Amino acid sequence: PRSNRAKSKEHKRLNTHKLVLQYIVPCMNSYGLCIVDNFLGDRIGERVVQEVKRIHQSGNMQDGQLVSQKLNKSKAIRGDKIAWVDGTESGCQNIGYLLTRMDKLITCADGKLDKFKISGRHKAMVACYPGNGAGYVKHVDNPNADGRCVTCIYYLNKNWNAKEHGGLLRIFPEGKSYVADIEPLFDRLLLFWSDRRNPHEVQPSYATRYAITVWYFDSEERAEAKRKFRDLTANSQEGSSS
Ligand SMILES: O=C(O)CCC(=O)Nc1cc2ccccc2cn1
Ligand SMILES: [Mn+2]
Repeated sequence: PRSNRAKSKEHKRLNTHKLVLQYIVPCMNSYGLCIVDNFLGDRIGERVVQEVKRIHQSGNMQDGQLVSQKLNKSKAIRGDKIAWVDGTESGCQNIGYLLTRMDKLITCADGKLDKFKISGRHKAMVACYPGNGAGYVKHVDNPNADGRCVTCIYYLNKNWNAKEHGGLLRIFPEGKSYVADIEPLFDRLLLFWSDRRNPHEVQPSYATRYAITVWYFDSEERAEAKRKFRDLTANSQEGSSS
């Protein structure tokens, strides 16, 4: 007879299959974005939060980009601080587990997400908005076919209240009459197409706001982007040598 552990592993695998095929794939193909709540569960979600807070407190996050400079230089407001993590670093094993769970979802959905063939991903980008009113201006993650096709964000903020803390992610789905206002709630996973279909912004945040973002590559678009980049750098070298 199979052990309970084996059964629960099988049970989890079937759940992932069901979640992907009956919810994530149809949702992504209809709306271009999809929210999965309670992705890891409270226990492991909490451990991921602790690891991210330790990264933040250890000063291992790059200073956020300048978002506004008052007249006297000292009042520069900085936006999100980021750190790149691949999940194998010491003290990041729960972030590592999150990344394997995200990879399992994407692998299971592969071939059914729009016309993409997923060939890999970036390292994870751990981001922290310091809560000083900074947000992130409206933008498209991949406006010029750099290969990124799906943006996957895991939020880590317990008791987040957008009325008080702001920090909503507002997505403006291209050609749609509605916007999607997404609260960065603890243990929430968000997926959306990285291209021009999903311009988005982070509204000013008035409490510390953590998120982990991963971008998945479409193999063809990525290969094409690399070829273009190679030609570009080759031409520029040619230019300089001639
Ligand atoms: O935290 C969220 O809800 C999303 C924030 C967000 O869009 N972050 C972001 C951060 C980026 C950093 C570098 C280059 C491109 C980037 C695109 N998007
Ligand atoms: Mn973005």
